[in-house]
Amino acid sequence: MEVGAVLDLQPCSWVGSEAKGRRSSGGSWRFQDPYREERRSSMVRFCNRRDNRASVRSGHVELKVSCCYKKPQVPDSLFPSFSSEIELDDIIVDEATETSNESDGDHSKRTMWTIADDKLLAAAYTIMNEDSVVDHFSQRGTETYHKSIDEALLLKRKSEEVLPYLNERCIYLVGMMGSGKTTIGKILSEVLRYSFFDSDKLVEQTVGVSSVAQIFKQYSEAFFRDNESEVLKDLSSMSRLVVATGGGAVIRPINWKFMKHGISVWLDVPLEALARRIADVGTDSRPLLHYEPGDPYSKALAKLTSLFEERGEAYANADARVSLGGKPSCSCYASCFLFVAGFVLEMAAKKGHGDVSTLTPTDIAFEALLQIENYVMDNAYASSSRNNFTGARRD
Ligand SMILES: Nc1ncnc2c1ncn2[C@@H]1O[C@H](COP(=O)(O)OP(=O)(O)O)[C@@H](O)[C@H]1O
Ligand SMILES: O=C(O)C1=C[C@@H](OP(=O)(O)O)[C@@H](O)[C@H](O)C1
Repeated sequence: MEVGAVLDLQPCSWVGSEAKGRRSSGGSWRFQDPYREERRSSMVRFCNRRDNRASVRSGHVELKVSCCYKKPQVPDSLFPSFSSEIELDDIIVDEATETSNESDGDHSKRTMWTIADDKLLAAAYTIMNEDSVVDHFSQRGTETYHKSIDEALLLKRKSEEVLPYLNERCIYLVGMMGSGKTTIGKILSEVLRYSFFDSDKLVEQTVGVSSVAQIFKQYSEAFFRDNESEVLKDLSSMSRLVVATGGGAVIRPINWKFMKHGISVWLDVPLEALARRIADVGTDSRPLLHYEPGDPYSKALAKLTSLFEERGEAYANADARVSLGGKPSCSCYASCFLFVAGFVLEMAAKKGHGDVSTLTPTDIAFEALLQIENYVMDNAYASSSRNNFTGARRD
């Protein structure tokens, strides 16, 4: 599979930091902290030799590091270097450096390392410094190798852009059962370095019963809902959490009061896709679907349809919505233009966003971050306009 891989990565958090390689196959980007002031920008990008396209067949991928300085002299010691715990020759096939004076008075230096294809993972790991990246890739075939790296890097970068605006607020994922709240929640918590909680699991722990289905059977739905509200209340006093709520949490207004302490995101997935997922894993763990007649898919779809009729409006209370049905959302188009990343375009074109089954959880987590970003930016803009207005009146 060929994917475009022109990515400008500027994760602010690693500028001026020294990321430590934690695996024997890893290395680290070394940045000189005392010189942070000197550096205006720093970026890394992956591309390959021809047409800025990376291919699993090409054998080599180029990794560019560019730095822009305010001062004309850029001593080599200031430039980020690639340090590794293993033989550098093993990772880097070739190295080329160029220095130039930019028209606006900045001075830049670029180094391009050509990295052996099979070492790309080590390089990506080094930049992201995440064990999870390696786990993520090891679960996939080589065909999706580059795409996985691109997706993971974009997700990481987006999380770093959004994080400062969150002000440590929790993220609550809401949506119908099977919409991916747990799956996407875990990914979001990893990239944001938040803790992850599944409210169903917390209720099970509180009640001391091993499954939600058992709580429904042994006690009642109302008993489960009371405990669910208690759990959400406790969580609402905490920060830096991603919470996967139960699909029915939205029906109680009091729960919204708790969730409004953080940012709520609705994973809006077409019911047919939900029914397919649930039919695949069985309805045993989902007591509300348990008693419907028919084959697993039909009974899941019938019950999901009636539940959605009751709850659709409640889900719409969420601060942000990730809509995975119908037309591509605005932010998806925006991301195509913003990142000009071949794979994002490819993803949108190929998948059309009508077929949810082809969107990976990483794609969806990325979209969730975009929607959260839209929400926090809108809020920041609205509050600064309010401040300007009151400031103007005081003047
Ligand atoms: N984007 C996706 N594509 C395919 N399957 C998914 C996706 N997201 C979740 N799933 C699968 O759907 C099922 C329900 O997901 P889960 O995250 O538990 O949903 P929820 O927490 O909303 O009930 C799981 O088997 C999970 O692996
Ligand atoms: O939709 C619902 O009312 C429910 C969804 C379940 O959570 P998931 O959405 O995690 O499956 C669980 O809380 C309980 O079975 C009730």
